[in-house]
Amino acid sequence: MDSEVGPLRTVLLHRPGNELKRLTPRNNDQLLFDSIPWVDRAQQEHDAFAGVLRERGVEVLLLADLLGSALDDPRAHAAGVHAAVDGKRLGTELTDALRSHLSGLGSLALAEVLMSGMTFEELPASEGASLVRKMNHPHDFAVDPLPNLLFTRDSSAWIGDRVAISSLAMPARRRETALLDIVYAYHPLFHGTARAYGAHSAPVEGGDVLLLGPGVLAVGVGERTTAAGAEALARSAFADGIAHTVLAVPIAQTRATMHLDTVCTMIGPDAVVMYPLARDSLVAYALSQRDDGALQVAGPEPFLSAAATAMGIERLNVIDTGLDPVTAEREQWDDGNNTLAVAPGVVIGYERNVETNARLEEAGIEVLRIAGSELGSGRGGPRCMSCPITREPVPY
Ligand SMILES: NC(=[NH2+])NCCC[C@H](N)C(=O)O
Repeated sequence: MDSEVGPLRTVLLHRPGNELKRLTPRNNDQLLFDSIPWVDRAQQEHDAFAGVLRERGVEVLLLADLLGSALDDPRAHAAGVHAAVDGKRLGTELTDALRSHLSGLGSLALAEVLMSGMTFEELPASEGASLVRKMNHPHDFAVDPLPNLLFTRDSSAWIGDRVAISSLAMPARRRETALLDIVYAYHPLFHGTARAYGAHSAPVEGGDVLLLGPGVLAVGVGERTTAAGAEALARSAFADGIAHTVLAVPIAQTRATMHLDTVCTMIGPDAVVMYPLARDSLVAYALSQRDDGALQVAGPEPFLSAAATAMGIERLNVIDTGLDPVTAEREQWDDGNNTLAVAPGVVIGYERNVETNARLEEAGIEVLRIAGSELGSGRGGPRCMSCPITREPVPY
């Protein structure tokens, strides 16, 4: 896969499940949600999202199904138990009890614990005394839930025919890496898939990685992906021959712009939808490899011209989010920029971003609207909620 816009063939989604039921007003900030989603409605909205993709001929894979089947492999099962049990947090007594309980669970039940976590109250009774159990509230988490699994874009990303499993920056999302690692290592569908980048390297999240065109990546550097992460991703992409230029793009370290795809996504082979404030201020450092293998860093220069040069096109066309600055700010916050292309010029967007969608349509883009009142409470749109696995090449 070498673009953001070639006809989409296969995509990985996660239908939000019981992990969302763990969110309360006390923990939602730490778990990276802005409010408490109505879970049934979020599931309906997500089913409709998957429905739009299927109608367009896209094969939709669901993470919970893949994880459940991957865990049938005893090595995966052992890795799953290992990923769930945090000995430092639980102490010896509970660690032993939890480990033997989880080891006895079937694949689907273990998958459920890995995704939605476990409270102290739900832990199996253990023989000996545990200070940890006594001193924690019954509703505290012995295994943390992963409500952000829904944002499959961030936890893994395909570049060419390789998959990069992310090293996620926020503590609330770190354990997602282990789940994706199990799926890609043990699900028969992915046997033989080569990896790009290492899950244990410096932080890189898929929401920061844009495939601008064949051989050209843009990587946002901000709250989530670090400069060291972008550099390491570039080095490994050069070594694997899947990129010739990587543009490292500094983005403001705020919640509204946590990933590059919150301010810019591609809607056609030479066009993006972009937040006007970012349009004029974004810059890029261009990374490439010298003949002797050493890394070369140029810039910074304005992002749009650096992108056009790297892509070998005259210019990258821009459609602005919103209309006036206030509408633009509102629609950027509600993921108006975060479109998912199913083909060149055909994108999925949240229906609520009325002005941005109207602008896209004026420019000849087809917008497939989905509801996101509940899905959006985690601050993520159609691009964040999808991990494309295969796309057909764009006829350039
Ligand atoms: N690619 C994206 N923009 N993802 C959005 C992720 C939102 C999620 N609540 C987080 O904070 O991590």
